[in-house]
Amino acid sequence: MTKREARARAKALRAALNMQTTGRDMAKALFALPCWQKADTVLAFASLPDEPNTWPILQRALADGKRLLLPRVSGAGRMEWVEIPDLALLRQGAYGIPEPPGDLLAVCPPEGDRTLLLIPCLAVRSDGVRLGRGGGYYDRFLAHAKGKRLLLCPAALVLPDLPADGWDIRFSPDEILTEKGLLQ
Ligand SMILES: Nc1nc2c(c(=O)[nH]1)N(C=O)[C@@H](CNc1ccc(C(=O)N[C@@H](CCC(=O)O)C(=O)O)cc1)CN2
Ligand SMILES: Nc1ncnc2c1ncn2[C@@H]1O[C@H](COP(=O)(O)OP(=O)(O)OP(=O)(O)O)[C@@H](O)[C@H]1O
Repeated sequence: MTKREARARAKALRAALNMQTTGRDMAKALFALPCWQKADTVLAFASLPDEPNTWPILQRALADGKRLLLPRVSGAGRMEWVEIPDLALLRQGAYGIPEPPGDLLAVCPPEGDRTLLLIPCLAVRSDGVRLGRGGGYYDRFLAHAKGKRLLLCPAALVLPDLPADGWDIRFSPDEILTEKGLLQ
């Protein structure tokens, strides 16, 4: 199976899911984790319609007084991070994703065990290899990023058979969060 075929298969499976419910349950599972509770900075993403709805997570991060950083596409395969104090500031950006506006400066995400990285995917292989949308954005970013990482993936998209390349980032079972909780 090529990555192109795998993405098409993942998208077909996702179309059958309710991303509102999945996102709500995932948020509930996330809020119970020690890594969420101790995080003072959260690098998250504003969900697309075919991703678990992350708005409950974004809102809760701000309500809890955490620093919320969201990505802004800055070039081919590259993104930068911008601190967002209010979700009403977001504007439609690349790929139709709500993004920080251009007048907010990019920041260097703090490194440390109180920084939590929430990462999107299309699917994940059972052994932890991530399948993304194909821009290489997170592969590049995660190659040097530091902090506690959590891959947000609906349970129905943890698949036994997916293609992988050498640069793809791997996640351990305790770094994969589904709506049912951590894989392990
Ligand atoms: N919510 C969210 N934000 C994110 C990502 C993501 O996966 N999800 N990204 C993670 O990288 C970055 C943006 N990368 C993206 C890459 C491709 C597409 C996309 O819609 N691709 C089309 C196919 C385009 C094509 O084939 O040319 C698609 O999936 O239908 C979206 C975001 C940064 N922000
Ligand atoms: N660490 C890296 N450094 C430089 N280029 C990279 C790196 N990782 C991936 N790439 C390039 O990015 C392109 C897309 O990779 P891939 O198809 O694995 O994206 P993806 O992980 O599914 O997407 P995304 O991370 O945006 O969700 C590939 O052509 C690859 O050469």
